[in-house]
Amino acid sequence: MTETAPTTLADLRSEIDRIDSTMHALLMERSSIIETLIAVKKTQVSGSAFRPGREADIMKRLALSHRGLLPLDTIESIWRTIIATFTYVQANYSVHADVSGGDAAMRDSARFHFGFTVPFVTHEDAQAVISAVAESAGDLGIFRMDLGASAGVWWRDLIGSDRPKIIARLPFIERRDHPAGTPVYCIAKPLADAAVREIVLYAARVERWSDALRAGLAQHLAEVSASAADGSHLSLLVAASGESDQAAIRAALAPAGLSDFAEIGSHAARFAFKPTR
Ligand SMILES: C=C(O[C@@H]1C=C(C(=O)O)C=C[C@H]1O)C(=O)O
Repeated sequence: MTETAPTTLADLRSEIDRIDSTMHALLMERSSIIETLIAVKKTQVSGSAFRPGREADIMKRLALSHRGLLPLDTIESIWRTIIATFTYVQANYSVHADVSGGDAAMRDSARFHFGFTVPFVTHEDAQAVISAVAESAGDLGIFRMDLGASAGVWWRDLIGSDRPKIIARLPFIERRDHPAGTPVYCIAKPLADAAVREIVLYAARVERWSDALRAGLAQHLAEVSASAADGSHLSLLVAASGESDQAAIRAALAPAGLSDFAEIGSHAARFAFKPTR
């Protein structure tokens, strides 16, 4: 009979040391391709290294293959820090946030999604965030989506081809009890060919609201993501499937007295995660 040696604490710790050294070496190896990546992506020309569609795909793949004792929260926050920091070293950027609705949720969201190396800059209102992003080389701005009408009609400042646009909706992985689950829209200067268009966002202004409008929008896989009074009108932030025809969405809003309609960004589709046991 062969006897197996008892596993000692020292043995287990040396196994942990081996795994840590491997993980560290792999991260350093991951970072060693950054310079080539900058050249291949022509980051210096565009000034921005963000590829939100690719980031969403990475997060989805991780969530789908995750098993074992370690909470998905931990994996998600580690990879968000890796990805955000790898983007930062390609082209430095800051994350600007409107904290008029409270600092804590925005800071949690920014730190969870961008880590601590990327600077976090607070502002008193949404306009200041949009101006800071518009004036920067490649910064990001984040907006809380769950404040309702009290947040005002910040999205109208994104209208115009040279204005910042929504490029992502965070968190990428949605689930109950997400540790940084505050839904936020992320803006950047237009990403041109790097934008992902699974969901396309529009700013619309109507004279009145009715439940029939909601049904009309739903027929074209569109919904109102935010709304607020805008003088005597109502301003809407409409989120529609990238497959939907823009003209059909306009037509669905026409009975409400649509006075203007403009695309203000796009992002990856939501990925709802249901844990399997
Ligand atoms: C590395 C890239 O740049 C950024 C960083 C990523 C990463 O670290 O995996 C992914 C997407 C980009 O936002 C890339 O475009 O692949």
